[in-house]
Amino acid sequence: MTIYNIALIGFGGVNRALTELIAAKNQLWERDLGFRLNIVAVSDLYLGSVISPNGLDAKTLVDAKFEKGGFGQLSGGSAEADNETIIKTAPADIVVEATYTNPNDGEPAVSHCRWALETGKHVVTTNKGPVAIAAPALKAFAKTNGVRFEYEGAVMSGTPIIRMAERTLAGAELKGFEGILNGTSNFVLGRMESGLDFASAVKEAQKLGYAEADPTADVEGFDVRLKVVILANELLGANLKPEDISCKGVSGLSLSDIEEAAKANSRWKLIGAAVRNDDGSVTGSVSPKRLGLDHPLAGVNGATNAVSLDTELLGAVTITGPGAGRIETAYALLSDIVAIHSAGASSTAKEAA
Ligand SMILES: NC(=O)c1ccc[n+]([C@@H]2O[C@H](COP(=O)([O-])OP(=O)(O)OC[C@H]3O[C@@H](n4cnc5c(N)ncnc54)[C@H](O)[C@@H]3O)[C@@H](O)[C@H]2O)c1
Ligand SMILES: N[C@@H](CCO)C(=O)O
Repeated sequence: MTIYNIALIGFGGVNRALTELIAAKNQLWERDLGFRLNIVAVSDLYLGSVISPNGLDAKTLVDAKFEKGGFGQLSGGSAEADNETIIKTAPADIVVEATYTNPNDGEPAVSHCRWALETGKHVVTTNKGPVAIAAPALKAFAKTNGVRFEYEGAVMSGTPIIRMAERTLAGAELKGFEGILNGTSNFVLGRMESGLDFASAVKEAQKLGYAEADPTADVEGFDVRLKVVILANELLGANLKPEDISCKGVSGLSLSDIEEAAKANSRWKLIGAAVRNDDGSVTGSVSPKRLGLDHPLAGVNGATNAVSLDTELLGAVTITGPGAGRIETAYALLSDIVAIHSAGASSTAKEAA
């Protein structure tokens, strides 16, 4: 049995949910997956940072109601979030990056990932910024240092779109994809169909943990744009940057637009898509589309996401599942760690007797 020491960077909804899962399921994972997780460090901009080489008790971390700078009260703790020291010096095998997504330059998360990889630690992240903006460089750092950079949760939270498309559909020849890639905007459109106004629907999505810290990225399409970049670059071999993708969100849709669509047996959905052109180039787009009720994506409701992959050998293959949510996204981190474990990384971790 293997123990992976992990350092959590960011202790908001997702990493807190991972900590809850560790508290509840470490024994089950030990039995079924062959490893358990031991939290040796946490750093959060609001709470501060703490290193504990022997491990922090996951249940205590979740149950304690820490205030601002609260990690300073813990042994080995500080009221400041010293991410660089934590990432570089904590005795961690894996750094779990779940700070906020910066859609512009991906920082500071790009640096967090780089510091970890450069010091020989695997990185698992749900943060779209570093993946959309710096994946090639970060993958190169990972390769040079003999570690892995994994990011299944960056698109569709725990629903395994990236591994499914890359591994299970290998050889099916992907030509393009279209999908609903933002849980918040899909949830908001659904609530507006029930008559709720836009601002109240966004507030509900924030309460449910779907929305970004600043929901502008959700409702203006920037979040989907990052996801289209990630999928197009990863699955279609493109080299797109966010600014290469035309982008329009749902904030311009009014209750009367929604009602009008319903009267015409259709619904508005925010669609992210990319297609490989005849000359081999790839074009991506993000925009609201009015879909007839018979369209396969029209029935995808709430924070659920769906992506229809257009393949040469199978035609359309559609994957549907949660696209947001704390536990759902924490599961993506677990799936990344399973991938690291399966790849034989256990040699870098402590082998328990
Ligand atoms: N919640 C979801 O459904 C979901 C789904 C997929 C991906 N994601 C992504 O996962 C990441 C985490 O999401 P979340 O819902 O936990 O967000 P959150 O806002 O609940 O938590 C983010 C945490 O990071 C901390 N933080 C911000 N900047 C920091 C910094 N520089 N150093 C240390 N800590 C910092 C904040 O204090 C906060 O506690 C985001 O990038 C988000 O886009 C979230
Ligand atoms: N805010 C994002 C989280 C998942 O990336 C959404 O609503 O889809």
